[in-house]
Amino acid sequence: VNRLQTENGLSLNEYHLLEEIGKGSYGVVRICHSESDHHNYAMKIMSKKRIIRKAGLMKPADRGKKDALEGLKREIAILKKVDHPNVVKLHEVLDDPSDDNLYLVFELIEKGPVMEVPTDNPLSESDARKYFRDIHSGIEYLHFHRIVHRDIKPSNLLLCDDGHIKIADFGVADIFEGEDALLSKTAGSPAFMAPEALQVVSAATRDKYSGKATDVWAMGITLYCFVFGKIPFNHNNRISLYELIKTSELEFPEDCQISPGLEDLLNRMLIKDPSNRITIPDMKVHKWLTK
Ligand SMILES: COc1ccc(C(=O)/C=C\Nc2cc(OC)c(C(=O)O)cc2Cl)cc1
Repeated sequence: VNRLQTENGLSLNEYHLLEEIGKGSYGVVRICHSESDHHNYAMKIMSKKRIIRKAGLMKPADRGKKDALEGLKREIAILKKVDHPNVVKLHEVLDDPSDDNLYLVFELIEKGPVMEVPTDNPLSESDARKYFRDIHSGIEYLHFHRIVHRDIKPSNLLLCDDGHIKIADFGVADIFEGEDALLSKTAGSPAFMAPEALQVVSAATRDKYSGKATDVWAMGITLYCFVFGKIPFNHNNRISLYELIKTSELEFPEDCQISPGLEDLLNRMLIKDPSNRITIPDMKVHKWLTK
């Protein structure tokens, strides 16, 4: 990777870095312009040291099993493998051993995250349905290819100029063997975590739970955010948030009427017991999605 710092900014190989458009625990995302094809891309910049340090904070068991850079290599392997209209496309990886940063160059999804949460301007039911169909199609594809995303939420759902959604951020995704991922440690964003992932278990009887069903739960929380502009279970204290997710009834705001079909779908996606929760195949024939 040849870095060039000039008075009009930083260039990496043929990419000229422009403004920051995303930020998270992973690092930052900046728009970059390619001098070779004159297209703009989204460049995700991650510090290898920080990733290793973050892993260092993990429980020894996890650190042994998945060393951090292994996790990064897994994310890149997943990104190189996936090819679907509703999944973000990796264009190039720039990894310079002498540079602490790792650069993932993605196609630029022009409009960015589909919505901010909380918001006073939630989506209409028809927009929510249009976007949810894309999410369902992307997740169906990932599950078919034995990938669970594990961090579905509005900020990871990017909106293209053509009005379609692409799923991004495979930072905590997992590839599984066989029929379903059998997960034990939690991942993703607290407010979108499924109840079964929050069971307090002793180290000995660590119950494993289905990865596919946790993606369905997070899709349910996301759809709730789409139409109500806020998350259904909320608390500033994380332990209290977990109790709410595990025990409190799903409630719909009085002032925001939704159709019976949507209410039914939300109720089925947010069933606390994963064995009773609606599945990705069942959703395909749900009346709200086939309208
Ligand atoms: C206002 O206009 C905007 C246009 C595009 C963006 C944007 O792209 C943001 C994040 N992007 C990404 C993040 C990812 O992870 C966290 C991954 C991944 O690792 O899969 C891929 C992408 Cl692209 C933001 C604002």
